Amino acid sequence: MIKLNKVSKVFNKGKGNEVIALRATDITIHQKEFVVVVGSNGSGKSTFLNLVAGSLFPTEGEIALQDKPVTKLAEYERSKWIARVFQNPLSGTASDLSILTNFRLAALRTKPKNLTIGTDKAFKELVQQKLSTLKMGLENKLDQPMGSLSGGQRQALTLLMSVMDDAKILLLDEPTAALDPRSANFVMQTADKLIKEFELTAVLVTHNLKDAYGYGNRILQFSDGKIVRDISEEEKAKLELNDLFSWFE
Ligand SMILES: Nc1ncnc2c1ncn2[C@@H]1O[C@H](COP(=O)(O)OP(=O)(O)OP(=O)(O)O)[C@@H](O)[C@H]1O
Repeated sequence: MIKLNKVSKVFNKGKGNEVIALRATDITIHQKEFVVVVGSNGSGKSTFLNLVAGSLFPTEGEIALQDKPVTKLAEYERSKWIARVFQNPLSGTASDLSILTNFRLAALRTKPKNLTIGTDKAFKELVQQKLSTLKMGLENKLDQPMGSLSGGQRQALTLLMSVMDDAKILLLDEPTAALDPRSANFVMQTADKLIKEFELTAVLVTHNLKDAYGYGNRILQFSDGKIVRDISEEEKAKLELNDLFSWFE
C-alpha cells in the first residue's frame, strides 16, 4: 500500500527558478494494484516515484508504505518494501559479474549484515528454478557475465532479482524506453507475470500508451504536477486506446 497525504514537492523554493513539481497530492494505491502513470514531459511522474522511493523528500505532506509512516525515512531504509527498475538496463546490475553473483548481491541488498542467503547450492537452485519460469534459456548459464546479455534480457533479470527479495512494492520507471519493440514487449510481459505471481503493488511510469492501455488495473494521468485523471479498473475496461491518445491533444 502506498499513501500520499497532501504531498507537494517544490524545487528551488523561493528562488527565481522555483518549480512546483508536485502539487498537494492525495492518493492511495492499494495492495496488489498495478497502476500505470502517464503524462507529458515535466508533469511530475518521476518526482512522484522518487518521493515514494525516498530519493526525494516532500516539501509538504506525509507518505506511508504498508501502513507505516515513511516520510522521513531515507531511500535505503525503505528498500525492504520497495524494489525499483529504471530505464537504463545497465543501472540495475554489474556487467563484469556473473548472473549468479548479481542475483546473490541483489538477495543480500535488503538483508541485515549477519544474515546469509542459505547455502550456495540451495540459492543456485532457487535462481535456476525462477529463471526457468522466464523461458529465456539462461538457467544453465549462471556463470555468464551479466554484460554479455542484451538490454531486454538484463531488464527481465533485473525485474526477477528485484522481486525475489521480500519487497512488496515495485516501481517501474520507464523500464522499456531504451529497448527495441520486441524486447520491450518481452520485458512488459515478464513484469506483468511477476507482479501477479508475487502479488505486488506496482507503479509503472510510461510514455507508451499501448502499454498503459494493455497492462495494469488503474491509470493515473499527471499534468502540471497534479493527478488530473484517476481511471479505475471498471472505467479502464470501457476505454478504447484512442481515448488515451485524446488525453494528450
Ligand atoms: N532536481 C530538480 N531540480 C529542479 N527542477 C526539477 C528537478 N527534478 C525535476 N524538476 C522539474 O520538476 C518538474 C517535474 O519533473 P519530473 O521529472 O517529475 O517530470 P516527468 O513527468 O517525470 O517528466 P518526463 O516524462 O520528461 O520524465 C519539471 O518541470 C522538472 O524540470
